[in-house]
Amino acid sequence: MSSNTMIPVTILTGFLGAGKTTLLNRILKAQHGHRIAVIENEFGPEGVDNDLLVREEGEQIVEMNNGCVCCSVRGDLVRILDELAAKRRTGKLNFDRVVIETTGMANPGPVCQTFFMDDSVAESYLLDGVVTVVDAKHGGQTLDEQAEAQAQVGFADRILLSKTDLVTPEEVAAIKARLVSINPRAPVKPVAFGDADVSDVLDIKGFNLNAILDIDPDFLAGLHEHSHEGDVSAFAFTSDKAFDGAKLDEFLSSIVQVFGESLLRYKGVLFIKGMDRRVIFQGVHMMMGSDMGKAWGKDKRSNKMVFIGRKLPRDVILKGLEQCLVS
Ligand SMILES: Nc1nc2c(ncn2[C@@H]2O[C@H](COP(=O)(O)OP(=O)(O)OP(=O)(O)O)[C@@H](O)[C@H]2O)c(=O)[nH]1
Repeated sequence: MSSNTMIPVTILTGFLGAGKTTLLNRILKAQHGHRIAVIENEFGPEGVDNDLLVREEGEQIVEMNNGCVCCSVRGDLVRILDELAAKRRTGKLNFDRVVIETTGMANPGPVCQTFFMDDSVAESYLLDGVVTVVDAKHGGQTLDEQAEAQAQVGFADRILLSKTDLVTPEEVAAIKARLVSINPRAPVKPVAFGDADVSDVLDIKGFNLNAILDIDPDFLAGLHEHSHEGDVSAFAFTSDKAFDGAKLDEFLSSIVQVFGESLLRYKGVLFIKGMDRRVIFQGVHMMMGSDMGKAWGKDKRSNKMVFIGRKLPRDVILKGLEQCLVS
């Protein structure tokens, strides 16, 4: 399937009670012209409660009057995605995108990986972006205490800050600064009782087109020296020199082998020697992929990469990348 027949998927994450369901309900009721299939992902932490709990299989599909399809499912995400794609192909269900609400306690990494790792899923679906809701009142404490909450912020392409009505403007500024230090890549926007712009949630092309890097080339300027708190941090690599494609390939494969566990997200626009087009590379943990981007044409050629992860050896990675440049 070509990318324009693929079904875009948004992963909606955020800690318990952050306001995910409030946001989803708004989106499900608004008149936006999208036919969204919502998957309420109620799996617990992998393995554990599948073994401990007797799961209610089966699913409940409700069609809303704006054309959205709400699909509450428990169980295996891959199976559900395959079933939905099959129903769409045979005309039994009509939807043009999927939103997955993940359980608040979980690291969204495994859900993201599904879209790279599982062949049948990767054939029909395209991961559009990760949207994370953070509670302005309790978010700070949650980030202190829960590694999963940090991962949710680290994975985000967009961060929506809920409950700003419950705190002072100073407190809003403080939590915003903290979110930016964990993930400088994701714009942070306040959202009151789920009242987000649909365009902040859907079709953000966070994962595929590197929208941020393409639209705002200065986004990464000044990002190198970010100081980080907690475990999750980000850093960028930029250079106007071309990469030696073979060297880079080898280096990135080894980085991903060794640090895949700690790498939450990485993405970039690459300037490779001998290539007339941009190469867009991105990944989650060990799953790395690349695509051809726009032709460089007369644009100034340069490399921009961002790495987000837990306790990453920033200097080792930056130095290694430097050595892959054509001298
Ligand atoms: N004051 C205030 N309350 C909000 C806001 N957004 C959501 N809430 C409330 O926060 C509570 C939790 O919201 P939910 O949408 O259920 O949160 P959730 O992230 O889906 O929660 P889980 O499903 O438990 O993970 C509800 O009582 C909401 O009404 C907001 O902007 N301001």
